[in-house]
Amino acid sequence: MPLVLATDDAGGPEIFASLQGEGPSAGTPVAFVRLSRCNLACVWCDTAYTWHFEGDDRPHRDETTFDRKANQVTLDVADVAERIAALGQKRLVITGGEPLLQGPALAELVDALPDMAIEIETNGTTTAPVRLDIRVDQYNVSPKLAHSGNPAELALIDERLDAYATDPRAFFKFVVASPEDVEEVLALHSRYRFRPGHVFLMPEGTDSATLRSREEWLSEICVKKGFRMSDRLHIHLYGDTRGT
Ligand SMILES: C[S@@+](CC[C@H](N)C(=O)[O-])C[C@H]1O[C@@H](n2cnc3c(N)ncnc32)[C@H](O)[C@@H]1O
Ligand SMILES: Nc1nc2[nH]cc(C(=O)O)c2c(=O)[nH]1
Ligand code: SF4
Ligand SMILES: [Mg+2]
Repeated sequence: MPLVLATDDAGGPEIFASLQGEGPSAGTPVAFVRLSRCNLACVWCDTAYTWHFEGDDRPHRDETTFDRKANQVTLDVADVAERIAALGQKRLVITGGEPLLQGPALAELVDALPDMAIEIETNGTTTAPVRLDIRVDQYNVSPKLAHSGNPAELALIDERLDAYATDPRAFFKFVVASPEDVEEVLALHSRYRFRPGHVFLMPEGTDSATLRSREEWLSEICVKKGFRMSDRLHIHLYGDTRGT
């Protein structure tokens, strides 16, 4: 079965080893695979090359500097599994774009892999098919707030958020750009009752200076409200670069 992947700067499939930079497993050495395409269009998306192709008129903040050719490559799941196995890691992070748009192919991929822990980065608008879900160890769910520019009816789907909120494998990672954004997180928290220790606030930013300055107020909010804070380790280490 084919899988559509994002490409790295050399035009190859975006499959690489790195440290998980965000969320509960931050600092863990992992293999990454990045899938192409997304059903949302966050104005600050740091991987808009996975979806903001020529002809897509939804806005993105880096419009003028943006390469809008379809940065994607289609490979068979067996080929993808082989490339992931060759990285020799114990844990796989599946991301995108929105990886769960290709749920059935991902189920086949996971079946073809050596024994690895599976972590999925998702925007929370889709759930995994059962055959994939039974193999997943951790979901990092990142529901999108108003500042993402997505209409709430597309970004916050009640039954999906309910399903993730009741799943002990799910952690929630809210991207926050200003203190006002946290009001929305608090409203969602009172609606879905996320598990204690399962909510992360992460600063919006694709450079170290922006992350650092936002973490000054974000850390205080986290202490006050009892949320965990996620840094973006990979940005500090490698900058905003594909394949890292
Ligand atoms: C590129 S997304 C891919 C997975 C999925 N589409 C999602 O949004 O969760 C991976 C993570 O990066 C976060 N992210 C994307 N752009 C960001 C930015 N400019 N600043 C901070 N986090 C960002 C997303 O919220 C998500 O947690
Ligand atoms: N190192 C590193 N950690 C990450 N955690 C989540 C990422 C993503 O883009 O989903 C990501 C990424 O792109 N790189
Ligand atoms: S949902 Fe994820 S991949 Fe899609 S636009 Fe938003 S941050 Fe980017
Ligand atoms: Mg990323």
